Amino acid sequence: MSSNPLAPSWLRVPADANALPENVWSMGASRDSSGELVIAGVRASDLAAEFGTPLYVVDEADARTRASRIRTSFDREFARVGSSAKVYYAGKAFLSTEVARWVTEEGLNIDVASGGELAVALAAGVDAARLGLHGNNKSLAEIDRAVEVGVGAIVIDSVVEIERVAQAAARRGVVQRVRLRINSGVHASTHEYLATAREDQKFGIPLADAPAVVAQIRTHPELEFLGLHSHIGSQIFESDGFAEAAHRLFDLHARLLEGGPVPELNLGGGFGIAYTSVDEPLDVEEIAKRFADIVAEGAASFGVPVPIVAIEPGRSVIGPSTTTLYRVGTIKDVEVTVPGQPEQAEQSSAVRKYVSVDGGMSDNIRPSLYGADYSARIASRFSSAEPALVRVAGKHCESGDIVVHAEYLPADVAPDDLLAVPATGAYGWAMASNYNYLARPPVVAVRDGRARVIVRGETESDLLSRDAGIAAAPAPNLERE
Ligand SMILES: Cc1ncc(COP(=O)(O)O)c(C=O)c1O
Ligand SMILES: N[C@@H](CCCC[NH3+])C(=O)O
Repeated sequence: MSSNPLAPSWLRVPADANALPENVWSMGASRDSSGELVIAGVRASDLAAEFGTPLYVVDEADARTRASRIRTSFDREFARVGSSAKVYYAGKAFLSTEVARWVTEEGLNIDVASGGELAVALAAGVDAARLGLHGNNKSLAEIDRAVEVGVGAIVIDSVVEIERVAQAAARRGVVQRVRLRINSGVHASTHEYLATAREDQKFGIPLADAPAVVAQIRTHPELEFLGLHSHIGSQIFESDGFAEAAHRLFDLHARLLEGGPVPELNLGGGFGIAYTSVDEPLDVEEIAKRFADIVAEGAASFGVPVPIVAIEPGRSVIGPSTTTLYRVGTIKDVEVTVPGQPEQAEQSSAVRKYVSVDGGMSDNIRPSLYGADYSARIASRFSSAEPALVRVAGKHCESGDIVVHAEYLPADVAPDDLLAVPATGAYGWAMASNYNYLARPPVVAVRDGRARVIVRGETESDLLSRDAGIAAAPAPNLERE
């Protein structure tokens, strides 16, 4: 079959529109003998029947395996260069008490970016010494609580925070470990909104100001300076940006060693994952090897010891583990004009099939916010129909409410089919909203043929419960179907 002229140039017509490319789907995803999608031994139709749709399905073994592979790869590679590594899971990608337990059991620490994320990690029973606190505008209450519970490190993001953290520590009579976030000015090759180290943005301290800021930190006996922090962005496929940031930081790191200890260097997170079959992220073992080489070479070139390196991956731990299940509601074949090519005088038209599902930008804002690409498959059955170009749309009152911009699905995709969108574990549920008063879907973990809710879905009562104008007697609860 030839490609639809409306398809983006990167999208290929699949040989089999039922296939589950290994780079995109969670490790436990396969099709059973009837052709239905099964994740960690649980059939998609059983999940939809028990928990409804939309539904986030997390393959627990996949998340745990990725967490432990990152840790063991970094441990091995940094031992090779005579140092060690600390891996923090970036909880902003998706945090629940269950996930906090999985990652800490696999040997990771957790990076939290707000008092709310801190509360979840503490509720999970995570030792506060294994937590790091981020944020460009932490409230006094957040700082105070972090110091009170004994958070392992607070990442100072602006000068004014030095006094705030020092005072909180002084009030409690403790010494608080801190890092200093640097804006290295490195332009990571990713979406503009995902890059966090360009000069013109809100995070961190410019490199040039850092020596004076660290000197100020060092004047406070209540603060212990652990080292510099850099996070250049997210969904990054190349290691060049990390190398450049590390190089810029090393120069400073080496100079700071003249004024006192600088035991650690935090290079942040941001490792990319595959959302579609054409995405080719670096393997974690390769990332660990390159990081160790970059840091060892940096240390050698400045004649300083190899520091302990901290990293903060979120997406690459949890992203690929999760599949969102939707139910198809309506389908429309829309005839679209294809702009004429220079050599073709005439315009032509082609059909784009709009497949609308029962969720959308409220459970995954990334396609609308970043233009992020995803892929999809019919989950409830195998189909031998020819592939057709589809756009999976949500049900919101917004034309930009797209779930998958472009994908080839079997042309007989029909209302009531279950549709599965893989790689939705990072920044899906975490950035979900109640737009149009849609209830946020539940999150279910699957493992060894069993499914259990790890975050319950919202009900209509939840949606109405905060409206102060609703009388004490609750409205009838038209729960999710
Ligand atoms: C400071 C910091 N650390 C870690 C992360 C995690 O990034 P990712 O989920 O891309 O690994 C982020 C998000 O971009 C971040 O802002
Ligand atoms: N939320 C973003 C990444 C930024 C995350 C934190 N700095 C995403 O969905 O890709």
